[in-house]
Amino acid sequence: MKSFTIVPAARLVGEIAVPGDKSISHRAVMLASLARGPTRVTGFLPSEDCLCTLRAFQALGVDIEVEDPTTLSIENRFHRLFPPREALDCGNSGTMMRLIAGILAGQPFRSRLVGDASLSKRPMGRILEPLERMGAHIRAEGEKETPPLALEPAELHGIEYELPVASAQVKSCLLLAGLHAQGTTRIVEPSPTRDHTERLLVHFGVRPLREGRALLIQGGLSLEGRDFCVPGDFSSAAFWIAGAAAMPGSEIRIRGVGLNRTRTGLLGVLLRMGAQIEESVEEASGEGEPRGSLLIRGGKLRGTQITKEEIPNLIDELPVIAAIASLADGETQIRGAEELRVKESDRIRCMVENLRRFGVPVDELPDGMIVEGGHPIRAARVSSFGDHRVAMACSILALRADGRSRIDDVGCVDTSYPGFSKDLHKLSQAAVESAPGWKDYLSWVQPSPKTSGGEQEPRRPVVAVDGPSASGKSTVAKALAKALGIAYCNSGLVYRAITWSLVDKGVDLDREQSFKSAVRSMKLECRIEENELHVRIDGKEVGQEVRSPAVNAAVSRVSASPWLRKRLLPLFRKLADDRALVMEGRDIGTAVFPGTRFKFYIDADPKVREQRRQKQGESDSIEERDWEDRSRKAAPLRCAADAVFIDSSRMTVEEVVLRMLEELRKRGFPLPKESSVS
Ligand SMILES: O=C(O)C1=C[C@@H](OP(=O)(O)O)[C@@H](O)[C@H](O)C1
Ligand SMILES: C=C(OP(=O)(O)O)C(=O)O
Repeated sequence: MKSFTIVPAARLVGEIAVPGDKSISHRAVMLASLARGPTRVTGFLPSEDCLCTLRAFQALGVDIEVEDPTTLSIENRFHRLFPPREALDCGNSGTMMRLIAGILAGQPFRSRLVGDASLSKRPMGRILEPLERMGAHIRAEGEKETPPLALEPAELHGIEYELPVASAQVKSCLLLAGLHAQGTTRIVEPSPTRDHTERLLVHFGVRPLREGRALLIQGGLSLEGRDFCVPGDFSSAAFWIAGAAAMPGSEIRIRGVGLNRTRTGLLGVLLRMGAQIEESVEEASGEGEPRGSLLIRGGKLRGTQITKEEIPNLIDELPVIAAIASLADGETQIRGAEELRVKESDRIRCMVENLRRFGVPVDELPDGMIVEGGHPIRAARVSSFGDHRVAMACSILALRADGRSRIDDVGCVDTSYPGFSKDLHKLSQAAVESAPGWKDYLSWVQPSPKTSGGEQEPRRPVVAVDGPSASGKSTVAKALAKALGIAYCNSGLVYRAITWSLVDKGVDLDREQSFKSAVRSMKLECRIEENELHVRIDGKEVGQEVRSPAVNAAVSRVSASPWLRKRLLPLFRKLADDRALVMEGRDIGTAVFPGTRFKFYIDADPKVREQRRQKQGESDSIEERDWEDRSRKAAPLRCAADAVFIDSSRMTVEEVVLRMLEELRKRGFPLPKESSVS
C-alpha cells in the first residue's frame, strides 16, 4: 500500500498551476458527449475519477480521442448513446455515478453502474427518489439504497422538486435527466451549490432559467459541441492556499485556478482567520468559468466559526480547514456539515481521529467538529481511510509536526490530484516519498536540531559521517580516517558495549528504572589508541561480543533512549578535545557535533544495501530499520542541512572517499599533504 512520508517544513514557497478541475472535467466530458458536433476539451483532469467518466462515454459509443492526457477530442457522431456491453465503472466517484445516472435514466436501453468499496457505501436514495418521480426505472442493488444501480429503459417527464439536501450532484443529475424529459423540470435548492452544470449547459447552447432558488430546464433541447478549457481545480489548490496561509513566512502563487464563487468559500473563511490573500480574476468571460491567480502569504491565523450556510461552497475543503484550524490560535467550530459523513469516507470521524493522532484536541459533533488550535503538532502515523482529501489534508498538517509523519494508503490521491506529492515536494522542499522508498532521501535535508554545547565548532576538526544501515558509511569512514591519518570512532560501538553489559547483567530493558540505575552504576571508559576507539566497561575492554545476536536484538532499544543519548553526548564530544577524528553514527552531524563544518551523509538504494548485508552473511530488513531510525523520537536519522549527501549505490569505496576528500579540501579541512586512499 502506498504511503507518504512527510518531513516537516517551515513554510511553502513557490508558484504552481494545479491540475484541471474534477467537477468540471466530469461535466465537460458528459455534455460534450451529448452534444452534436465536435468539442475539444483542454485542461482535462486525467485523474482516476475523471478517467472513469471518459471510459464510460467511450463505452456508450462516443468518440473520445485522448490527444494528450489533458486534451480530449469528443464527438458523438451518431447523435445518440449506445447500450454499454458491461457495467459502467464509476470507481470512487460520487459525482460520476449521480450525474451519469441522470443521463442514463431516460435512455431506451438498460445500464448498470458500479463503484469501488467506498462508493458502494454512499447514499443514492437522494437521486433515486426524484428520478423515479420523473418516470425512471432505477434500482439500487446495495443495502439502504447504495450502489450498484440498475437502470431499465424509460421515458421521463418533468417534475417540480425541492432538494432536501444542498447537493450539486443531485441538482446536476436532475438537470441532465430534465434535458431528456418531456416538459419542464423545476429544481429548488435549499441553498446555492456549485453551478458548473448550469454554466456548461449555457456553453453548449442550452440555458436553464433561474427563478430565485429555482432552476428550470426544458426537455428535448439539443446541445451544440464547442471547445472548452477546464480551469485549475480550486479544491486541489485549497491544500496550498490553506497550508501557505497558516505557515508564517510562506509565499505562493497559484496560476490558472478556477475562481467560481460557488466554490471559493474557503477564501472567505481564511480571510476571517486573518490570512493574507490577493485574488486576481483574469478571465470572467460572461457565463463561462472564472479563473485567475491567487497570491497567498503566510501568517498566524486565529480560529473561526463555520456555519451551515457556508458549507456548500467549501464542502470539499473542510478536511484541510480542520487541518489548518489546528495551527491557528484558539478554537474553530465547524457546524452544519453532516454531509461530510457520506463522502469518500466519514470525513468528520476520520479527520477527528487523525487530528487526535497529531496531538490536536478536537471534539467530534454530529454535524462537524470543534478544533482547539495552537498546540504543538506531534509527528504521527495516520491513515487516509481511503479518502483522497483526508490524505492531502493530513499531509499539509504533517508539514508542521515535530518530526517525520507517515500517511498510509495514499493511492486514493490519484482520484483527484495525481502529482500532489510532487507539488508538495516542490512547494515545501520537504520530502514526500512512497515510503520507505529511496529517491527522495536527498530532500530529507533538515536544519540541525539545536543541542546544548554542540553548536560551536569542536576544538579539533571532526568529520561527521552519518547514514542508514548498510549504506557503506563504516567502510568509507574508516578508509577516510586512514587516508587522513586521524582517529576513527564509531558511536555505535559505545551503544553496543553498553547493551552488551546490560544484557550480560540480565537487566530488564523494559523497566526504565533498572535500565537507568544499571547504566549509572556502569564504569564506562572510552579512549583512543592508535587512532582507534577502545571501550571499557567496568574495567573490561569490550571486543567481538558486542556483535553477538543478543546484542543485535537489543541495541536498537538501548540506543533509542533519549536519556542515554543525552548522557553520552559529553563523552563523545570529549573525544575531540585533543585530536582530530572521523566519527561515524546516525546523529553525529545533527546532534553530537552539529557545529562541525565537515559533515557527510552516506546513503544507497535500499536494494543495494540489502545485497551488501547479504554479502556480509547477514539478513536485515533494511526498509523497516530505516523507518525506525528515521521516526524515533530521540535524535532521529536525518541528513543535516549542511551535510554533503553521497549516494554510494554505484560508487566504489575509493570513489566515495575521494569525493569526501575533495569536499573536505573545499571546506578548508587541514588535509595532510599526501592524502592516500587504500
Ligand atoms: O457536483 C459536484 O461535482 C460535487 C458536489 C459535491 O458533492 P455533493 O453534491 O454531494 O455535495 C462535492 O462534494 C463533490 O466533490 C463534487
Ligand atoms: C466528494 C468528492 O467527490 P465525489 O463525491 O465525486 O466522490 C470529493 O472530491 O471530495
